[in-house]
Amino acid sequence: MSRRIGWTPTTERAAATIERAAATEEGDHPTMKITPEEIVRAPKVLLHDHLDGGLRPQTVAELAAGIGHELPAAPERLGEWFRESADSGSLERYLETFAHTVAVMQTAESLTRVATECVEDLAADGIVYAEVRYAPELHLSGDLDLDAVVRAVGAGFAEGERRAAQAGRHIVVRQIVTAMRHAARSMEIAELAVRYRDQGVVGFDIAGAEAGYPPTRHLDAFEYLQRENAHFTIHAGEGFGLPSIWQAIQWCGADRLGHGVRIVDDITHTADGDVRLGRLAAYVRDKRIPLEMCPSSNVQTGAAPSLAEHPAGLLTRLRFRVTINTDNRLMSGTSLSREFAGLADAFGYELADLQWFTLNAMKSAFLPFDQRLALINNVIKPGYAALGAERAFAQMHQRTF
Ligand SMILES: O=c1[nH]cnc2c1ncn2[C@H]1C[C@H](O)[C@@H](CO)O1
Ligand SMILES: [Zn+2]
Repeated sequence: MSRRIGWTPTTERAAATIERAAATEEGDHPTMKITPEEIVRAPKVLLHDHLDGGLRPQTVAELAAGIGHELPAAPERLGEWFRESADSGSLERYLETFAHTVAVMQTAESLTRVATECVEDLAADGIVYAEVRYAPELHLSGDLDLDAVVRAVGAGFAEGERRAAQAGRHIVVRQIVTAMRHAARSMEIAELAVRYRDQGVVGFDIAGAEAGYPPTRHLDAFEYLQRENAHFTIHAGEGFGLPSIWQAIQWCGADRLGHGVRIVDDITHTADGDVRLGRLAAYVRDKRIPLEMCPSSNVQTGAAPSLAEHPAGLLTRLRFRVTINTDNRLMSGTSLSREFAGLADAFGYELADLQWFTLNAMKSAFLPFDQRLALINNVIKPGYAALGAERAFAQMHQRTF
């Protein structure tokens, strides 16, 4: 029998307001709306971000000029061009924009530069731990082989961490190597992930067009990774529905789901306001399978109708293990803080919710357990406690004057 929780978007918001009001009366929970500045300052964790989807527009322009690659827009209009072109309502058309980023990432120098800047940008956004993914097989048009690609990106991440620390921002960044689901190199990429597991690569992923390319095409790679006790996530439930999610989890053994938004197709609202979870949705929630949700990207590809109607709202309310991510910062013109600000507007999320998403993400990271725990206890919890204390004082001052 399903539990009666009577969820609708309106009751969701009303319930949150009542809970907040009650908490304030008890005096234990400040209720000021979280500001964009506070969101940036809050320690955050990012599990799903593509290296080739996060370049600075200026860097794309400079690298393209250096190799004579023709771009579709002038440097000052490039960011807008990526956003508008990716805003297509289709995953396949969204992915076409990557031709121009991948084209300028074919040398060790360019990969290292892009990786360094990526870390600097994430650190400036208040991210303390990130797993950044890319497909090594897409960077072989120059002189590089797969190993050289991983080393060039690793060098950039290390340099970015060093520069961020110099600027007073501490961040840890690890690689996830992706295989393209339409191609046939997943076994090689899985072997690459295992080869570099002690040199900054924490996991494996498959990406690219989902419809027509089920994850089971790469079963040998997933079975190999399982034998090696290695971690992997699978883009599933974005451009295709429940069968893709089911295969990713039950057949391939994914640790996490990239997006997974379509899991809501297995959740029904009854006429009297009940919410019923189908077997697959219940399994995902019971097993605490992390969902790497990327709200802006999902709206652009048509996987979600709008930010306000994004399934993250319902899934959070139902206490799935939701994490919030950027996917492609360039194509969406976004940052993790912007994603959170959009969700805070849509669903009334506060500092405590931001901490919940962040702890979900840190618990779900592919980093070893002791390192996850250290970040939770020494960085994330103290960071939120300090912000919470500031807010409490600010609220008292507001009452006094
Ligand atoms: O959201 C996505 N879904 C599927 N594939 C994606 C998504 N974002 C980026 N990619 C693809 C395009 C990139 O070239 C590749 C590796 O990062 O992954
Ligand atoms: Zn993605």
